[in-house]
Amino acid sequence: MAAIDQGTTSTRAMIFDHRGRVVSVEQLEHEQIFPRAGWVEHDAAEIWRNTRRVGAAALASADLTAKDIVACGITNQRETTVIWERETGRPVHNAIVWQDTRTGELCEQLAGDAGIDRYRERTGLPLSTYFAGPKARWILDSVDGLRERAENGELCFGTMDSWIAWNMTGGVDGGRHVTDVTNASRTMLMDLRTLSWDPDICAELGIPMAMLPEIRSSSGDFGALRGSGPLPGVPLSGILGDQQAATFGQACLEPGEAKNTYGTGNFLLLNTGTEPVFSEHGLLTTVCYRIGEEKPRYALEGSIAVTGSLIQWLRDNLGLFPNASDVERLAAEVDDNGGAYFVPAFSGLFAPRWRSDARGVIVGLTRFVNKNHIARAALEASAFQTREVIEAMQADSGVTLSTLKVDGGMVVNELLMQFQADILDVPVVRPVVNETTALGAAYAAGLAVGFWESEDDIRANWAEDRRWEPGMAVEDRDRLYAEWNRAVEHSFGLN
Ligand SMILES: Nc1ncnc2c1ncn2[C@@H]1O[C@H](COP(=O)(O)OP(=O)(O)O)[C@@H](O)[C@H]1O
Ligand SMILES: O=P(O)(O)OC[C@H](O)CO
Repeated sequence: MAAIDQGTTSTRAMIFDHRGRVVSVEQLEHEQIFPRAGWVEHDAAEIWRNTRRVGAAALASADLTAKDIVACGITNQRETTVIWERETGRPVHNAIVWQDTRTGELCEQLAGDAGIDRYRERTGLPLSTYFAGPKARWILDSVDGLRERAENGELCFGTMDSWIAWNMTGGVDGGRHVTDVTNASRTMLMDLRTLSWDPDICAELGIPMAMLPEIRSSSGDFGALRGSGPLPGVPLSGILGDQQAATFGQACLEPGEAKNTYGTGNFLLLNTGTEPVFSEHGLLTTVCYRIGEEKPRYALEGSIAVTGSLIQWLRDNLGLFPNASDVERLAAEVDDNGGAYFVPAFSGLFAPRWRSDARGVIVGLTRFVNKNHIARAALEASAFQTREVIEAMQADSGVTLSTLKVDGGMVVNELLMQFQADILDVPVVRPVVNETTALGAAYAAGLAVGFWESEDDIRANWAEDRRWEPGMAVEDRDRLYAEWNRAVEHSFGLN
């Protein structure tokens, strides 16, 4: 079973066996384009080139051909928006990434007197720069004539799943313009209950419906992959946004089960079952997955914009160390944060605060604080932000987590995982297969073609690798968290 994981920093192709174990993996990073403060773009054509290359490389390194692959799933960074010409396949603009804040003013205008929750009842989302609909509107407004071309059906809108699926299934030569319910639920254009585009919201946002992809189940027949792609002839049978895919790959298949992924940002998802639960504490309501014609499953989500990308920032912008993994050694050279707190509100603050006026701050500085304390404060920020969203989740759902299932690029960091268990006072558990995102997409694809029979296979394949038990004194935990909360206040009103 193959999966393409088109993430924020890189694109991976992975092949899994029937036990859900990794057979091969290949990965390529793509350029992060920062044209102005607060803007983040990707070159969608580069991402498609990388997809082809990693797909071919994953086959080659496992000594396989496309004929050996039963089916393929796609999973992707969500919300990142691309618009391309149906006839040529050329993007009309760089993709606007989920972290980009250029639609701040537009979102304020749309909110008007009704406030940021204007569309929450229908879409589960607050008006925020995070989501795809306003990004598409910005692109249409940025070039004369684009809106007319979109109305005439000459342009396609898509999140990265649509872009990859269209290209993989033939591109200009009959490519399928599709998305799945999880990705569509991040556009702000889909009604959460009917799982179809909402014509009123599309009209209010100025998005012609002729440019929208068809919304499908997360697991089903999306068509065969064509020769222009890396896996010719293989059926494409699963699409899931990456955080929903990780929830599926972590076997969070029952209401009350949750996972937290530590990548570029952190994303905590709690499966809430077949009915959407609406948050009163700053979480999002989102589609978790839909398998075939079954009822959709919904989730409450706490999205944190900046966690792993703060480590990249220390590496690339400050030059504190050459590799992200060096942060642990640096942080471990001191016993604590030395009084320093780093609030990484580079894209404003997402859940549970939704403060677009916030910007990054480091507070508590004295002559004592050195780069080791800063490294430690940067890691601790992921754990403090996670505690905030877990508190919100518990308040919304009444669910108390007995353990926290974790995955993603940062969970190799022992110091962070121990601090996370300490600051939550809950054990943190990592599975054997940490690549849960790609695995979740492979499961969705494999269920559609009968490679796995039922969700019981997914449960049976999940296995614990490592567990961190909490060990911090309650006074220390409370003091650190209170100081973090005071630090967050200092990030407000800086934009
Ligand atoms: N040892 C480490 N300690 C802390 N952060 C790390 C470590 N290794 C990688 N990271 C961070 O993890 C992120 C990559 O995780 P990954 O799950 O691959 O991200 P994504 O899927 O968002 O592209 C990067 O932002 C990187 O800075
Ligand atoms: O690419 P990742 O893993 O950072 O995930 C990005 C999220 O999908 C954004 O919502």
